[in-house]
Amino acid sequence: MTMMVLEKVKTIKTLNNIAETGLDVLRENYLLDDENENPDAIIVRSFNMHAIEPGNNLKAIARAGAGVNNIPVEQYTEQGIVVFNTPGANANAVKELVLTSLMASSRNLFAGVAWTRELEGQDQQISKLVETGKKQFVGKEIRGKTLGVIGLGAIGALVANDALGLGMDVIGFDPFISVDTAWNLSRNVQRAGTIEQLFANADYITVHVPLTDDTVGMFNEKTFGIMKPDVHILNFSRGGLVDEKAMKIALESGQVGKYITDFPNENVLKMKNAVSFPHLGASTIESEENCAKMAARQVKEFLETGNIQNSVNFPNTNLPYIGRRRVTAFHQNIPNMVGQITSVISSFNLNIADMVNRSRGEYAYTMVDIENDVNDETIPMLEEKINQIQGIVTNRMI
Ligand SMILES: NC(=O)c1ccc[n+]([C@@H]2O[C@H](COP(=O)([O-])OP(=O)(O)OC[C@H]3O[C@@H](n4cnc5c(N)ncnc54)[C@H](O)[C@@H]3O)[C@@H](O)[C@H]2O)c1
Ligand SMILES: O=C(O)[C@H](O)COP(=O)(O)O
Repeated sequence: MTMMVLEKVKTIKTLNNIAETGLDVLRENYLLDDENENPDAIIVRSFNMHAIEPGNNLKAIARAGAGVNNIPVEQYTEQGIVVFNTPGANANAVKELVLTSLMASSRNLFAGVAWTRELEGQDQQISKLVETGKKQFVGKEIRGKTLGVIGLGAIGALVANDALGLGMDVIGFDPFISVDTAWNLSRNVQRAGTIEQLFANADYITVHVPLTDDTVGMFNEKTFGIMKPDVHILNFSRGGLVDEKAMKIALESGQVGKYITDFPNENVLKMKNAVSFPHLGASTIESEENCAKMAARQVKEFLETGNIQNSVNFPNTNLPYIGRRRVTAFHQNIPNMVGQITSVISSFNLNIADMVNRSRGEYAYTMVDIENDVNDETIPMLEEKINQIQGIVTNRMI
């Protein structure tokens, strides 16, 4: 990456606790100020950004993690604000907790631990009570059982591969699997042609998909009806994937044997045979550092060069910096935008050294490197002229 000269110190705000090793990436060149009402960039974890007004100076948001349902991505896209996430950076942490929970739930450990705690104060009797009481907690081994993995992305693929190593049969479902993940997935993971096929065959089901309009409530009365009785369901993705009323009934009837979730709420806490964690999937030292570093590096790269990597709303765009100045423009994905941008640049008698244009859906991103020096008076005029082009969302000169 080419380091650019920064005109004025940019401000970065964090909305959650972000690991220091990540913030260290930014400390030297940026002002880290969590009280700032108008930051250039925000780094966030699960803070709900739907309810806040982040200021009109905002250029980038980095989600130090995977899920972006806490961010109004569509709104920011319309404003030309890049939203990044950190794909895979916390996947191992989640995988380890999923496998821990899978075994713990199969062996009734959560209930067993709670019961044992209640023996406190019975002193001499405890060992006798343990030996008579343990029959309530007889579990099942996972070896030889079938694990259904819904969503074979960064987390799902790790879970699927390692579950095979624990002697399980694994059946996976992901109609949008990426080429990279497909390469990393063991050939012994069976492919479910339909989600119903997975539901019908799994003894344990773990779900690793984003919460979207398509996935909301995917666990519901109808889908519970297809599953094997006593199925254990692990949800380390998002609470909204589960229809809670239906889950309550399925747990009471024994159709679902256990529900392990990282997303408790009042309803879930009252459910029989539900075990809740306080959203601990990504909470390891390693994962927090990985996510923070990746998020910080992506923001830094974008602010300094305009290059985009791992954005959820704009295309990955990389142009090695070879000019003296760079025009970066977000615009609608319509004909002749590049022609109009370069015409404006030429009208200032500036020569183009290199350029790139990438599109994603309705929007596109163009970067143009300028061979000449551009003086300080010209920069705002050039930005203003580009802004006047119909279809431009926002532009910035670096
Ligand atoms: N509990 C936690 O702390 C924690 C940590 C990280 C991620 N998460 C959650 O887990 C989700 C997955 O994380 P990831 O890193 O594996 O993301 P990812 O993007 O790498 O993988 C998601 C996968 O889901 C697949 N998918 C999308 N819609 C699907 C559908 N309808 N049916 C089947 N597959 C579908 C995609 O093709 C992709 O392969 C995140 O979106 C987030 O909500 C939770
Ligand atoms: O989507 C994610 O990455 C997880 O839910 C982790 O969220 P957290 O960063 O708030 O722990």
